[in-house]
Amino acid sequence: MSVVLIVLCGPSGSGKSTLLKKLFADFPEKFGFSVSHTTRNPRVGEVNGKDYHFITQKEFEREISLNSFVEHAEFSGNCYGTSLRAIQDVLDSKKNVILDIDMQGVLSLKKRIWALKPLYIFISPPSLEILALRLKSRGTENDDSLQKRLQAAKVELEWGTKPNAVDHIIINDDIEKAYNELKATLNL
Ligand SMILES: Nc1ncnc2c1ncn2[C@@H]1O[C@H](COP(=O)(O)OP(=O)(O)OP(=O)(O)O)[C@@H](O)[C@H]1O
Repeated sequence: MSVVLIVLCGPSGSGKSTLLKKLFADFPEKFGFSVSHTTRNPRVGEVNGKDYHFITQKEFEREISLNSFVEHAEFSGNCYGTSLRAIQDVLDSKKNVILDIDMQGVLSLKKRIWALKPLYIFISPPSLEILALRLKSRGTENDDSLQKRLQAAKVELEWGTKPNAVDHIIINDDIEKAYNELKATLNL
């Protein structure tokens, strides 16, 4: 594979992190994860600097003013951003960079003049009903954030399935099947 920047997008709960964990476990030498900044609170088990750079709203605003982010977005009341530095760190380690971002992030990224032409892969749930079940059983959402994510998911699904929105769509019905499709897309 010759791609250096891979963008995994798709609704919250569609399975992006699950697929990425498998990919990083199987090909640690090939891929590096660009660690995003966020103002949301860490979930149990999440490590600062590894899963996210957890920062305050004030620090986040400062990074925006310094033009540090290639994309940033607000989601469910929290801010998320991808810094150029985080991408460069992975490239410096001679690995392909993978970004896990939402639709707003993809739209911002596409607006930037971007030397590394990204490969965009959309991870879709089999249905909104199954997405709701998965998000509920993940146990990370309260009623309010679940509803917000499902509302956003509808919009994301409409966008992601439009012609030319992304390069590949993978429907995450069975996780092993979806993972095999992801590997095939990346010529692995
Ligand atoms: N094919 C699948 N079958 C059943 N459950 C799945 C499948 N793929 C993922 N899941 C489960 O669905 C939940 C959501 O997956 P995951 O956290 O990977 O989504 P995500 O797209 O990374 O979400 P977010 O954007 O909110 O981080 C997890 O609990 C995961 O274990």
